[in-house]
Amino acid sequence: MNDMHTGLKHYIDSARWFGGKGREWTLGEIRRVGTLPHSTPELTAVIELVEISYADGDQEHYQVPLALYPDSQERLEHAFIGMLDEPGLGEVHAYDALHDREAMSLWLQAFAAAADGKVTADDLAFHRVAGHELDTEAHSTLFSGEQSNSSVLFGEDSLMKVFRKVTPGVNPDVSIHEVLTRAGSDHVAALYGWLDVVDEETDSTIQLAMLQQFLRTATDGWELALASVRDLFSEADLHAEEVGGDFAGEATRLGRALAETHTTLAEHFPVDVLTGDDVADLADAMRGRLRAAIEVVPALAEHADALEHTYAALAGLDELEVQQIHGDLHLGQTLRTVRGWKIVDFEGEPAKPLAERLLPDSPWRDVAGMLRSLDYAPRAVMMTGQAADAVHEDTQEQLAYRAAEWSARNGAAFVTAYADGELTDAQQTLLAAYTADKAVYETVYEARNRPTWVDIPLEAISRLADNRTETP
Ligand SMILES: Nc1ncnc2c1ncn2[C@@H]1O[C@H](COP(=O)(O)OP(=O)(O)O)[C@@H](O)[C@H]1O
Ligand SMILES: O=P(O)(O)O[C@H]1O[C@H](CO)[C@@H](O[C@H]2O[C@H](CO)[C@@H](O)[C@H](O)[C@H]2O)[C@H](O)[C@H]1O
Repeated sequence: MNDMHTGLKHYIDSARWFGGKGREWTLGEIRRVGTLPHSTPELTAVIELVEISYADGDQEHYQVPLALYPDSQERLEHAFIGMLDEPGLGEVHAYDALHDREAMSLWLQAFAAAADGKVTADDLAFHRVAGHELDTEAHSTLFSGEQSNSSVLFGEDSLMKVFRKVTPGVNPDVSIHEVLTRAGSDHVAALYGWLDVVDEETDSTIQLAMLQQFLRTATDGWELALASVRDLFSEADLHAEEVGGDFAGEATRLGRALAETHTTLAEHFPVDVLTGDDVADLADAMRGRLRAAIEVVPALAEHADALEHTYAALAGLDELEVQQIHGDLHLGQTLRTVRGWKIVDFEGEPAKPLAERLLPDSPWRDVAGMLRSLDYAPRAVMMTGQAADAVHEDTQEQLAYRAAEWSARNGAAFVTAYADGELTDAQQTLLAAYTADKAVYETVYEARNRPTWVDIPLEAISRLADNRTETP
């Protein structure tokens, strides 16, 4: 039978949330950061932080909540990690606690006990935001999506996101949800609470999990957009506004929802105005990302001059406003509910350090992210062959025409609603630069994750470049 160390190594390596796959790594210290209140010798729920050391010297910490049982639990066989010698209990069977309803019930009870304040156990602190009474009888179900964190649903009442890769400091997902919830925003799932621990080693707080409103009627924005594209492609001789499933109304509502969210964020987080060298630095950072991307995707090089014009126009702006934004916005981060659009996952770009993700940035980065997503949707349908049975004799050329039309129609609806009218010249410059920057990032993302999709952002960059050469 597996000892804990071997078991954990194997478990982490095969976990969807582990971001170190393909790199050489060793498992270092396994540190107990807390035991859940009301644990008993029959079931002890604990939280471990495990240290991962990579061959190149990088280190990361991952959270692994465990359910410890004196006897083997047949119902949890799929979540077995290893045997552990537990002081006072002897040899116990350790399971991934997120798969275990009994252990998850202890987590939920701890949040409930915090009422509208805070309850502590060891160094763990469960915090609650006033305004919602938790359904403590609710059974837990682990979400099975493609996620970098793990989410557990409690009945139809609340959803708990357990952060897997953890770093000391404030997680923007918690802090932004807290601010937007207290401000009464209509465009996020309300925050019910969060769990953190004071890390003795660094004497700083590590945020471990957040509990939020479960949006029962939600449909993923990306799936909704794909369905609209499929409707259009099934009648490829008709225009987008003539077929069922037109997305323009949704794109308009999404634009308004983002504008309102930015306004609320600007009211509660610092706003700054960048001028001179600071604006030039932004453009330089984009140039740097382009240079790095060309190393990975050499086909980008032929568009470098055109992109340089776009970045130079950004550098020429007198000033630009920065504030707290989402930072990683695309249709997959939006949910359409019966009460309108909600935006999820305010964690920012996972690759960036936490402190950097809380820095003010231009809201046009979010607008560009969504615009890129509206460009992706029809091309993804074509790429994955989802249009195949619908189109029969329609040529790829016809579909490509319809794809461009869908993106242009919905992109325009979204941006016009966001800006509440036509864009100023400065706004157009900002949007062009951030859209180019995002598309450059996407070429690298696709080359590394879905190489057959790399043409989607490459073609977009080529179109951006053509537009630049056509404009005097
Ligand atoms: N409050 C919610 N209610 C219902 N579903 C949600 C909620 N929040 C997120 N989801 C679903 O869970 C998925 C993953 O959530 P997300 O916050 O993006 O997690 P991760 O940080 O792991 O990417 C989302 O794409 C969405 O479909
Ligand atoms: O969801 P994440 O925050 O992990 O974002 C990464 O993965 C996204 C894909 O899931 C990727 O988004 C790109 O593909 C989407 C379609 O699958 C499209 O809607 C986005 O516009 C496009 O950027 C994202 O870039 C990456 O950071």
